[in-house]
Amino acid sequence: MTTTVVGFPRIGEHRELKRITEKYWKNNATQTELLEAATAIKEKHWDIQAQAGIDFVSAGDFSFFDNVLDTAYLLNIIPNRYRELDLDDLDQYFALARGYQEGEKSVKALPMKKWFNTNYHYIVPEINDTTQIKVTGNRLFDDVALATSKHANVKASIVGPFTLLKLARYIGTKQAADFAVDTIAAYREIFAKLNETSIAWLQIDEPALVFDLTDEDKAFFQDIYTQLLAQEHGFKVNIQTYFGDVRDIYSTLVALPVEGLGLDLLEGKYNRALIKELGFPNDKILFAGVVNGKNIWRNEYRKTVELIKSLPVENYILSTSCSLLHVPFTTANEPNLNPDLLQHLAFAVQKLTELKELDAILAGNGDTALEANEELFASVNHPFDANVHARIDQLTEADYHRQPSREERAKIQKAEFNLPELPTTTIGSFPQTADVRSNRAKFRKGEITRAEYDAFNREKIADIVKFQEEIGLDVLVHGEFERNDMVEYFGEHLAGFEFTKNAWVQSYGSRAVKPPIIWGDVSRKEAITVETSAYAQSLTDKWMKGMLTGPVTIFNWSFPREDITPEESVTQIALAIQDEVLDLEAHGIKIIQIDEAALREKLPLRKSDWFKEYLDWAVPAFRLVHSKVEPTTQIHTHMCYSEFNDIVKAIDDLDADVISFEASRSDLSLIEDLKANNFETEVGPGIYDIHSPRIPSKDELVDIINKILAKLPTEKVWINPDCGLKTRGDKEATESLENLVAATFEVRGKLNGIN
Ligand SMILES: Nc1nc2c(c(=O)[nH]1)N[C@@H](CNc1ccc(C(=O)N[C@@H](CCC(=O)N[C@@H](CCC(=O)N[C@@H](CCC(=O)O)C(=O)O)C(=O)O)C(=O)O)cc1)CN2
Ligand code: MET
Ligand SMILES: [Zn+2]
Repeated sequence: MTTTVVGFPRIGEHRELKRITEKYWKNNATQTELLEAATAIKEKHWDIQAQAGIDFVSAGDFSFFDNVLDTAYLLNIIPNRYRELDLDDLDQYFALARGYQEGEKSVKALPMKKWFNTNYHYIVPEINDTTQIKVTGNRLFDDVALATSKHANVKASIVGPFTLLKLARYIGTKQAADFAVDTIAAYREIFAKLNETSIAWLQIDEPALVFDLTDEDKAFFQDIYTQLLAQEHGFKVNIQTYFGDVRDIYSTLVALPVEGLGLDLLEGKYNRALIKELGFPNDKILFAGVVNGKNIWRNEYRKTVELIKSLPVENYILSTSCSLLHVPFTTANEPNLNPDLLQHLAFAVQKLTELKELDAILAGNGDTALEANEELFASVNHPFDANVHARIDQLTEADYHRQPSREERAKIQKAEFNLPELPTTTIGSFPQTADVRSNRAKFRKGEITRAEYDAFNREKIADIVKFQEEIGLDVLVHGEFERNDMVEYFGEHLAGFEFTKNAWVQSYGSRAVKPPIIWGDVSRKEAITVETSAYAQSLTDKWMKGMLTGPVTIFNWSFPREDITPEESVTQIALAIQDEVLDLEAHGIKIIQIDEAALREKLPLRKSDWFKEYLDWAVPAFRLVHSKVEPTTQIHTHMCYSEFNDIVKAIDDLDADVISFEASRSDLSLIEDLKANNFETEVGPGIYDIHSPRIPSKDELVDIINKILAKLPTEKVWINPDCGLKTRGDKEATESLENLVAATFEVRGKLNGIN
């Protein structure tokens, strides 16, 4: 048997890629320095794989920003407004990803969306009627050439034509099928170019096959691949899927003239049944996704071996369930972690060893590894808290329902808050500038005291409150300067969570997160935000919005334990956050935002699973958090990057008073769905994209507000950016907000007949 991985993390063991890329963006590093750093990272990662004994090292999984964008770029899917900027290759690429603003030139970034059910985001390729799909890029071929010059056995990977065309956005009249001919020709050319190299395998990533597929999708897939595979190729081809099962297309897949099929046997549990019931051809190799690419727990060898042996498959390559992009680099950089927990962890590097050990065990010479692993699994010991369990046992239906109804509350709250029409607010965070980060870094290293750390943040809060008052925002925030991350920070104040020092996972572009680990039963150890919010409120006569992260998001953006159900974990977290909500209310905070940024993210990929597997417990968990507040307390929530067109009713069911969400990078199509579904919650559709450094003009914001008001009743609309401002610089944040307020004043004036 042999081994490989679907993909390896690419930001670098110490986030080297992030650091050099951000320097390059700030003109503090040259393009040569950036390219050299990238080469060093790729070479190091191939060496790590080879040294761990992995048989086929992975090329093509590196990216300066995102793999989907790389593929679009390779295939000339570059809208003209970016070409007109007249930039060099790499800067044009970054312009698509981040937008561009220089003198007169100003172009928005392409939209960014959640990559399936992960916290990774891809750039959505934009295709219009004049897009000419053909091979124009070189980066893939250069990477493959470099890999094959260093390693004998190389597997290259690329996003497949079906997934690319499925995920792209079509802004003209032509649709995916209209681009099939050119796309097939382009991939045939990729085949031809790769044929000149010595790669052993080409992995074509087709994760879009795990969605619900229509007959049309299936025919489209088959048509593309029948033509593509007719192209001569000396390498073997593996069609790789992940994040779910391929129930709609399995028979087609096993009949294709490819040498390999990559199936996720963990998240795609049903793939096991497909193989057992429908068989697996002896002339194909199963890339068996048995080492989890999403969780951080050690693999239980006995179970994996049983799984492999239970399948009627002749030929295997042992692999990961998906790319290791979604896990941190190595546990070796976590010397201070609770040793009881540490022994149960496997990050990317450790997962390579697991593949090798499993390979040995299956070959009959891994007894020592198997025994050690069995011993480890005999001793899992999650911290238990009887109080937490008792509290959950006592919950009744009433705990999940806030009184009175939202309609009643809206009247009470209009009188209570006396806000102007189209109230303006922000999503919570203000720029986490170098001074904010370095203050925290100093505190972490013990260079300053807790009091000094807090004093600095208080000054920041005072400044930002003053700024918001000056520019005329209506509902203020304290700026979230005290938070390293909206999930990690809450985890740090909750019992049951553990933290890493270096376990970074890429979220988008140069940005990464360090998800906390849920290891024991969860409860609130202490008040979390009360002092900060109360202090901020004391500085102003305007309303101060308290800012919390909701239970579903804390759960989804942590590494969850797997010995209890997600429902149980989320309920534990919900009760902890409920304590905080009531504490905030008791301390005079009357507007409380409970962020559920990640609610949409883990919505099952198949519609049939949406309610039973997820929404039926995720929505109640949110209600549990706020059900006990007074009618005069206004509950806000926030969601980002959400395509929730199909779950509008479920969002209303959260029973929040106000919701803000992302709507600006994409079109405003969601607003139509809100209207069509008689959405009841008051809404703040984000009017500009905070993930790009570009500053929106007042006129452009007036235009967007008017578009929103054309669809939604004025009394239900709030005006805000589409997410928190933490990733922005001070200048961008300040000017954008000034324009936001100015635009709102202008529209309000017009509404009231003043010009
Ligand atoms: N968990 C999570 N998921 C999310 C989001 C989110 O906010 N959180 N937002 C959406 C978009 N995704 C995002 C993901 C990351 C970041 C982000 O800003 N990440 C920061 C890190 C944030 C952080 O943890 N900061 C820490 C550590 C910062 C750091 O790097 N410190 C330096 C030292 C700095 C110094 O000495 O001055 C170091 O460790 O080397 C802190 O502030 O304390 C980054 O990549 O740069 C933003 C959005 C969706 N998913
Ligand atoms: N309150 C959070 C912030 O403003 C919400 C972010 S959603 C990723 O940063
Ligand atoms: Zn957000």
